[in-house]
Amino acid sequence: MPTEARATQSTAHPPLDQPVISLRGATASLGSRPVLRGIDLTVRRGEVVALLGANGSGKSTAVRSVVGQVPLSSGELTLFGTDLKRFRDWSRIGYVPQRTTAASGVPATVREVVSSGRLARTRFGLLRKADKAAVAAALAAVGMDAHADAPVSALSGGQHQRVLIARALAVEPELLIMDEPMAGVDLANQEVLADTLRGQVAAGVTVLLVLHELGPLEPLIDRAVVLRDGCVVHDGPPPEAVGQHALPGHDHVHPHAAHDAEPLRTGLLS
Ligand SMILES: Nc1ncnc2c1ncn2[C@@H]1O[C@H](COP(=O)(O)OP(=O)(O)OP(=O)(O)O)[C@@H](O)[C@H]1O
Repeated sequence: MPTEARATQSTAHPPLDQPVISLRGATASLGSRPVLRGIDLTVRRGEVVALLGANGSGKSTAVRSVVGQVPLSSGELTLFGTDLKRFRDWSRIGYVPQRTTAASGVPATVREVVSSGRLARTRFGLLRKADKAAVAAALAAVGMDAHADAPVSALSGGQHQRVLIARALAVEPELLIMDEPMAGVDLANQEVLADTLRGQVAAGVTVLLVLHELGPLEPLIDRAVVLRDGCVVHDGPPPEAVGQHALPGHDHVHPHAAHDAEPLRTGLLS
């Protein structure tokens, strides 16, 4: 890497109060449809932020723009203090896309898919001892170590999801971005993943999650950003409601409303 380029990366150890993600006035369109309509999103070091909102509100598009997969039409994005255009340090970020299949027609094993997450950390794609240990730890963290040599094509949907999470963990990222990580994962494994995430957070990892319901992750969430129709309508404490009440689209009826009073509907998540 030329010295000049390295100098741009000298923000590798920015001040602790510098946001890990800073999105300012972001707009983005998919086809001709404006999907992000001027959103601000800040995630600070060590924070766990949940991005909530109804179907189609722009959550996935927002995280896909953060990882450079959807170009912004306007606005600013910095990662670890570096403008996206100059950001090259992708090995600091683990990304779990919205539920996709890890099987691509290539007969890869679970271990191979998880190892692919580690490639950004290797020289010439060669896995050393530390890389193999990170892959093994990631497989164990999602409870898929017993399936390491299974072809991914033989997995259930929830197991696929856990493999994709392991692939992101194998990076040993400073920032984990996960788009609906619990989708299709049964309750027992959601608890396993919540424990894994708790360990990551305790180790100082910063987390941005797209969620439909807070579920077992609720105690971990520091802040919720709620999108509606491509705009931020709430940025603050996560909604306290649980279960059905945490579902996007649920109009929260205030529990203390008098019987004859009109229910107070925050509509926070609709
Ligand atoms: N390739 C595309 N071309 C045009 N519009 C798209 C495309 N992909 C998504 N959209 C639209 O953009 C809007 C935002 O989609 P996005 O996936 O970001 O929403 P979301 O909040 O993540 O929704 P969900 O909760 O259903 O995953 C939706 O109305 C969707 O129909």
